[in-house]
Amino acid sequence: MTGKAPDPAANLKQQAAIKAASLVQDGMAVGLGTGSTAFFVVAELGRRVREEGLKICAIPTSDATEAQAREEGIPLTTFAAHPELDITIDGADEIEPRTLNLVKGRGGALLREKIVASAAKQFVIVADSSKYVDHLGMLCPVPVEVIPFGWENVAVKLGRMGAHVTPRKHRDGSFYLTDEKNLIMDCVFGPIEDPHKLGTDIHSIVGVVEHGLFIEMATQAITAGPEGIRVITPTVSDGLIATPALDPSEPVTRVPPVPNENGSSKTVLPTQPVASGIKKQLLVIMGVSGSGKTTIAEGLRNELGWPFQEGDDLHPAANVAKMAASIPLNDEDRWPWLARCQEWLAECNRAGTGGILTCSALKHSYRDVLRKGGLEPIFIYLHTSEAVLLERLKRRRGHYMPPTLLPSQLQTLEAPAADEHALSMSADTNPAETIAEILSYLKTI
Ligand SMILES: O=C(CO)[C@H](O)[C@H](O)COP(=O)(O)O
Repeated sequence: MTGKAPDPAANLKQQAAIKAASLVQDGMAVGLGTGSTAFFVVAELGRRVREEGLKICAIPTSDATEAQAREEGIPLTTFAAHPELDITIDGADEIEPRTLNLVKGRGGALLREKIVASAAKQFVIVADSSKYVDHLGMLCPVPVEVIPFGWENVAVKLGRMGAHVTPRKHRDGSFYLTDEKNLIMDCVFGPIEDPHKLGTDIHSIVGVVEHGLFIEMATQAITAGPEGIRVITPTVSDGLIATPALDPSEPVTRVPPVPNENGSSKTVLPTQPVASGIKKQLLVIMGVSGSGKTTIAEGLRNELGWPFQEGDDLHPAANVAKMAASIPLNDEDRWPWLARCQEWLAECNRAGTGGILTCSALKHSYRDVLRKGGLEPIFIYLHTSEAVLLERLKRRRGHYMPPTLLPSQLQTLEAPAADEHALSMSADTNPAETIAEILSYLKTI
């Protein structure tokens, strides 16, 4: 039990994974991806090996996947025995549906993932449909794997390319290390116009091992969303998209082709799940620690498909260290963090994508920072009793915020005033009901 909030998209990920695993046939050498969606692929392949006698061998993309594959009883192989693979199935952090260009590597396995993907005849992506973006870089940073020696210089050079660079760290402040013992620089570029050029530029920096832009590599994407399972294949001939079913006998949601200006047929794919009648907005899910902000925000992200940012991940390292040491943050600590949160909202506002931010936003003056630049976020204020919050925080694992900081948070808290655009919600209700209520409210504005 990790104490992590349940993944509301888990069911969708599993549906896509099972569909993709059905592509694997006897005798194939299979690349196994990494992440919560690839996890379901490995589980399904394990089931097929055990129950159907499927005969495959596999190369995993991470130590974690290797351990899972061994547990599942999937025979492993090496590149010495299989320099080429038949198929690799892996997840993605962002998918551009027009091209199937991807951002990968939030799980830190991008180097092996790219090697294994590039060795395969078919590279199939599995995801829930929240991963679609108009442009790469909209939802996630591009991870860049870097040799530890001299990483600071590499970070400067990435910064000069226009990235906001954050070395990936654990909650305790220590550097995250990949399976290859390298560092990861998470680079926020914003929407990327020319991912191919950016990838080439990043590669030209000495000390860079690999980056998370997977350009013209995926041969197919299988995604699941409220609209059903979708199969996407890019066609190289005219840059258009086809959505053939993998198995024509099985029902697969197809997106209807519509004629473009030239009269030819172009498939129009909604890049986000459609929540009809809801205007794109900036949402700040606020409340003290333990009020369930992440669960609600992730649920909304899955329904609306808007970019999502965990406000806690924008704290400067010094703030994280203070909180982990049970020292309450003061206003001076919070201003730079709130400024980063506001920047993120402003970027979503400029891009017109809508945006969902979790941020405690405890005081009126803090919320004023988030409203700077004429932004008009809607605050969804989650509240419950101190006893419930304490109980939740005690059960929570893997987060730097100790329960001892709750009283100071409650003392600081100023519930949104009548003149603020806020929706007050009980955090005791079932999250699915809360999400449904928020969606109903959004339809009215
Ligand atoms: O690139 C990856 C790991 O390095 C993952 O495939 C990517 O992060 C998607 O993960 P998930 O399926 O958990 O959303």
